[in-house]
Amino acid sequence: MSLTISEIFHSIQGESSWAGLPFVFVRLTGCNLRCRYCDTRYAYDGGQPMTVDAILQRIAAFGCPRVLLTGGEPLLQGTTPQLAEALSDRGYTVTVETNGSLDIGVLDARCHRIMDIKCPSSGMQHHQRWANLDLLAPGDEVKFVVADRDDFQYALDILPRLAARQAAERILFSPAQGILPPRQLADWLLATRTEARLQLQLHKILWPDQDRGV
Ligand SMILES: C[S@@+](CC[C@H](N)C(=O)[O-])C[C@H]1O[C@@H](n2cnc3c(N)ncnc32)[C@H](O)[C@@H]1O
Ligand SMILES: Nc1nc2[nH]cc(C(=O)O)c2c(=O)[nH]1
Ligand code: SF4
Ligand SMILES: [Mg+2]
Repeated sequence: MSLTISEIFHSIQGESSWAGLPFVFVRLTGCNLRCRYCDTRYAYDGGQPMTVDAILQRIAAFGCPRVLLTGGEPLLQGTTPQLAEALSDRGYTVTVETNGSLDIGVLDARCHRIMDIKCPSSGMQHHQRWANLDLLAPGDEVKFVVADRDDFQYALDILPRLAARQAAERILFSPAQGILPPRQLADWLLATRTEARLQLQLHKILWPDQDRGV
């Protein structure tokens, strides 16, 4: 069983409630969506086939107990759940960034799923698989990337559907990088008394001149 891999690297987690911790990043090739603001277009195609065993070996070499499976869209490849399970079996903390359009139930219950709800400015809002909301567990996170006030209002309107399941610290609002000034989103969150976490992309602050491998 193999997967098509765009890159594997060691860095500081820049997103989610795990931000700031060292992680190994496994970026899978291919995505079924095309968000207007996507910062990872290089992962849409290309990459190298790797077996699960070869990926496990590469990850082990970094000596880091946390792994993020991302992409592209990690759930597009049928072997991703197997990789997540193999990592969990070996004691890794496994997190998965997913775009919300595919069934998150295929992942091992030990995984922490970080699921986007795509807002209108992404152009991809109609791809949302709403049944995923019923699958969310307390260790999962939901994320809105916000590019303008319409996106912010769209996210606010969805919040009541999450409140019963997701604690505020696991509901993420992230400004679309280079489009919405982070301070604008901070002001909106405070003014509306929104119970959620503002999330900035730490790796873009740390390495502004590098667009991959960090
Ligand atoms: C590159 S995606 C890969 C995983 C999956 N395809 C998804 O969209 O969740 C990882 C995260 O980066 C976010 N992202 C992509 N481009 C961004 C940008 N310009 N500003 C802020 N976040 C961005 C996505 O919304 C997603 O939460
Ligand atoms: N440092 C770092 N943290 C990240 N968290 C999520 C990422 C992603 O591209 O999914 C990412 C990334 O690309 N780099
Ligand atoms: S779903 Fe993720 S990888 Fe795919 S286009 Fe959107 S942000 Fe980029
Ligand atoms: Mg990224």
